Amino acid sequence: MENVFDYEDIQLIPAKCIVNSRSECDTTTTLGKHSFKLPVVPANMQTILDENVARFLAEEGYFYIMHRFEPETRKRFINDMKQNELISSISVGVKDEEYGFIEELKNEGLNPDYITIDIAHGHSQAVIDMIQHIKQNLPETFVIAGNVGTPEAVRELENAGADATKVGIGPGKVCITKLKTGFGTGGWQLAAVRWCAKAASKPVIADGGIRTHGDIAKSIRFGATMVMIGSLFAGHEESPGELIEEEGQKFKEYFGSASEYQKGERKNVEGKKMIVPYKGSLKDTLVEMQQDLQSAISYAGGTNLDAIRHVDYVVVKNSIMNGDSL
Ligand SMILES: NC(=O)C1=CN([C@@H]2O[C@H](COP(=O)(O)OP(=O)(O)OC[C@H]3O[C@@H](n4cnc5c(N)ncnc54)[C@H](OP(=O)(O)O)[C@@H]3O)[C@@H](O)[C@H]2O)C=CC1
Ligand SMILES: Nc1nc2c(ncn2[C@@H]2O[C@H](COP(=O)(O)O)[C@@H](O)[C@H]2O)c(=O)[nH]1
Repeated sequence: MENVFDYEDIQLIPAKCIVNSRSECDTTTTLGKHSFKLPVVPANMQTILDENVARFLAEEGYFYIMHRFEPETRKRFINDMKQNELISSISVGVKDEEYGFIEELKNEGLNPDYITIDIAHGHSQAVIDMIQHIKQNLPETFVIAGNVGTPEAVRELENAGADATKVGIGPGKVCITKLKTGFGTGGWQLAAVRWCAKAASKPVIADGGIRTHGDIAKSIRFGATMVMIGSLFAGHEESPGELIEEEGQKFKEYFGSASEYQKGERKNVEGKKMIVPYKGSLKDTLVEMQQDLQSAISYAGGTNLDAIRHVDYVVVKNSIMNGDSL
């Protein structure tokens, strides 16, 4: 791999503005049969969303992926969303019982609009088999498969039938995979997104390592159709994580899906728990994200996300913060 860099190392170069107001810039993105307000999806983690957050996102026109950590609720959830004419989007694993679950969905006529196969090491026969099983039983469902970090993996999962792949092994805020195993895309996630997106013939979702709203635009520039974000969405009033008060300050917990808090045991732990400052309303963050992305589109000299895909950039190794913080 040459030209390895991360979000921190890149600045996008402005082009001549063609709008009179940033409000003219359209942040809509399309994934499968549906379009969404933002190219952003909150991470399918238990401290990031629950059914209420999922319903709010769907009602407001944002993409969501429900997590898979309360498996017994998934059929009812799909049914509820369908009855309310909202998009249904769930996650599955690859263990034996998930095969039966997919067959039950078929037999009960419960076709989710989106299924995400949510596995740490997605470049595996287990994921290929699950993609094929879903496609055989629920051919209309859009399948997102991950996580991966190489072009070979993207091609194999696409060839197996995945409609999109999710890229990111270990760049997450509560991830310790890189420390425990020595593997991953942590520290070069943006370059990995570019590497994978060049090989992809279907959408790529960049997952993990987003620390500022500008990183969303950078992901789009380097080939992502959508960006999955955990830590920036943790800590909201609506976030399911526990609220903690320390010395008059409010915080909420955010833990990894492979942490011992999620697993309930200390086995193959590759995630940790942290607390993040309380951030107020999720809606306000989504609005700010949209405004910042509209502004990015204006700097790219266009009126929609496509403009960002073509801008020039410079690599300024670890220096863009210039000593500043947000
Ligand atoms: N994006 C990322 O960087 C990472 C994300 N995660 C998140 O943590 C959660 C748990 O993930 P995961 O442990 O995969 O899910 P599961 O605990 O559901 O494991 C899925 C299956 O894959 C096997 N498995 C897991 N990791 C490996 C591996 N490295 N090699 C071979 N087999 C493996 C497991 O067996 P066994 O446990 O016996 O090995 C199990 O049979 C997911 O939500 C995932 O997204 C976790 C780590 C990294
Ligand atoms: N290695 C691990 N990665 C994890 C775990 N739980 C979630 N994740 C990944 O992190 C992103 C979110 O990243 P962020 O930087 O936006 O906070 C999430 O979508 C997963 O892919 C874990 O326990 N270990």
